[in-house]
Amino acid sequence: MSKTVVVALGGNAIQQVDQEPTYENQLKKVEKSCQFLSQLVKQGYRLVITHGNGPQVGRLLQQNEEAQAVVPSMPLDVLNAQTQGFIGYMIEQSLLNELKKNHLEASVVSMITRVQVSKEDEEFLDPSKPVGSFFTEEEAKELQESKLWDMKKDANRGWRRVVSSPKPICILEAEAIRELSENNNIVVAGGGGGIPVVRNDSGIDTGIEAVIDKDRSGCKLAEDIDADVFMILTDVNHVYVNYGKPNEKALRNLSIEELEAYIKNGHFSKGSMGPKVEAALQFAKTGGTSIICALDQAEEALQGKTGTIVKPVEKRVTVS
Ligand SMILES: Nc1ncnc2c1ncn2[C@@H]1O[C@H](COP(=O)(O)OP(=O)(O)O)[C@@H](O)[C@H]1O
Ligand SMILES: NC(=O)OP(=O)(O)O
Repeated sequence: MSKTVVVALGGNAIQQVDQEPTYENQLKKVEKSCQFLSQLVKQGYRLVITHGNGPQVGRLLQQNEEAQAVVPSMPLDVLNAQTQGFIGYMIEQSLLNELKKNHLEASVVSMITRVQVSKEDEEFLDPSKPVGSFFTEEEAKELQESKLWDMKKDANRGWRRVVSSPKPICILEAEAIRELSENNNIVVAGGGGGIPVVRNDSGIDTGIEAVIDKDRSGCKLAEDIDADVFMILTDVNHVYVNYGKPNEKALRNLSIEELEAYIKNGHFSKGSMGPKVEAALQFAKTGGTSIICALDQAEEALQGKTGTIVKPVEKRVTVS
């Protein structure tokens, strides 16, 4: 049977950092990304695609705030839904067009996906998820004062606005996503980490303002649908230890224990590689294979030829 691969597309697959974030530029980037994804379809993998929304949801939030004197603004959970819609649309159409060019028959479906979180999550007290554009330290201070934005330094790349990012507890549409995938649909799901909702004691769900990390919810999705591989596609081909230093070393094949030791020794920064390695570790612990690599190397990484690959000791036993 075909292997099911949950692919998490990073911001770099949707938007080039050095380009203006117009719709046309983002679409061009997504079209390029879909050329690589179509190669995986050609190889016979079942794909479930998830994607980030940090830059997009931050800008949408700003648009809403700037225009609220004339048009009512929408809460952040609704803005997450909007980004799932527009990014899902770009991926769905670009991938279908690419598959057609390659004479491949497939159906692509985007699923509006809600993800349960806890309103007690400590992230609501200390937001850490960077969204929107990058700013200098001076600009960040000015925005903090004038617009009351929470601003934090994002690794070595500048300052960004931060919002709360609670941990995903449960992907509420997981069963529907699994069924669509088992019925040979390529599914785009859990975009932007999913729409965060909280459930009360009577089982009633309500949206809550936050942005979930897409690597964390991608891992949960891969777990919930029993995927064989969880693949995080970004702009570096390996995870490195001593990243950016003269003694940096690419990690290729490693065990759960080895990765755990590197995480413990603080090799991975919080706003970028940290959530990816933690999600990769978590999925490998459930018995699946995790891969972190560059988007253009996805096909080779699935063949074990490149990328950072974390393998479990024992395969997962599925109870039917
Ligand atoms: N230890 C590390 N190994 C590899 N890349 C790292 C490491 N630490 C930080 N990075 C940075 O993480 C970036 C990928 O994270 P990010 O930009 O958040 O990804 P995406 O937007 O694709 O999800 C890389 O471009 C790299 O600069
Ligand atoms: N929601 C999310 O994690 O988006 P990015 O990957 O774009 O930051």
